[in-house]
Amino acid sequence: MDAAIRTEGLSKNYRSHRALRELNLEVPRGVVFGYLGPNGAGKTTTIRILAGLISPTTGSATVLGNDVVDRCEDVQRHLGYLPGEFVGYPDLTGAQYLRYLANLRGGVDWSEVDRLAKRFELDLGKRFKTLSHGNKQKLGIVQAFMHRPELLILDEPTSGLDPIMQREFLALLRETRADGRTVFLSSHILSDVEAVADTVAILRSGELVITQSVEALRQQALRRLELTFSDPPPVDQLKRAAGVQEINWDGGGTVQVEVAGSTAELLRIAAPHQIINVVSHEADLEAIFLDYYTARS
Ligand SMILES: Nc1ncnc2c1ncn2[C@@H]1O[C@H](COP(=O)(O)OP(=O)(O)OP(=O)(O)O)[C@@H](O)[C@H]1O
Repeated sequence: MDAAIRTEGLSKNYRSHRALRELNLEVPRGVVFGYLGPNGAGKTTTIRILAGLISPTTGSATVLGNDVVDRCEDVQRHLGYLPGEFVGYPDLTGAQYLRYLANLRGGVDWSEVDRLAKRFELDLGKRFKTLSHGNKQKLGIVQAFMHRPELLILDEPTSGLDPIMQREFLALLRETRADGRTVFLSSHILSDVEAVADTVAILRSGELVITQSVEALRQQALRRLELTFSDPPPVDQLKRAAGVQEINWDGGGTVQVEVAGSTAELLRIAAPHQIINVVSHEADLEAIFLDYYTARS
């Protein structure tokens, strides 16, 4: 089966500005794929090309096997798309606007609309212009999901959602993946992406810096452990354990250790030394992301 999304040498220039450079991306079906990058990196440009809204300058892209330029209508019919700034007709109510979009898509099962609106506590009877930013975003989410598309392309979908709604939204993404459908989402919010994505791609200045599974990134990430011993800690032995980057010891019973990757050898060395407590802090993925955002090329 075709990949959900494939791009080859995809580039976009806005006059002399190169917003996207030779992007090669493959998003398999049935995953949540996080597309990350700092402001101006080219995320929205990529997404607008994939949604068939703008043309690439060079290179090509297919979405669910359809070329985004030559078969733009097929792409749009099978896609759930949430733009970065979702805009509806000001005087239509949410329900009226969704019915209008549903008709364009050849009809949708309205019970799905009701289910999504209820889930996100969205009043479909209000006019678009009277909705708050977060409620406009919820309407955008409902229109993207209401026809149960095979692929969802979502540009900053959690923007404006409160923490409870964000959690609900992440649950919806997990359910979508469990159905075998695919989600491509851009975000600045690393913790959201980390919580839900299988794979992330990081874009910087229009270029792909890395594509990697979140699991593999986690393996690389530094983990902080605090080990407390009833006897004097075996500091020299701990220093030699695989992955240990740094040890802090103030002369008491507790040592703080930073480990890259597995902590198995460290714990094996510590175990025979009357260890009385182990506190493990989450791997610090954010540090890795920020490193890719700023330092590497
Ligand atoms: N229509 C346009 N005309 C000229 N330049 C543009 C246009 N759209 C985007 N750009 C430029 O292209 C680059 C990439 O923009 P893009 O909106 O794709 O980035 P982004 O990663 O989505 O950023 P953000 O996270 O801030 O939304 C930026 O430098 C931007 O200023």
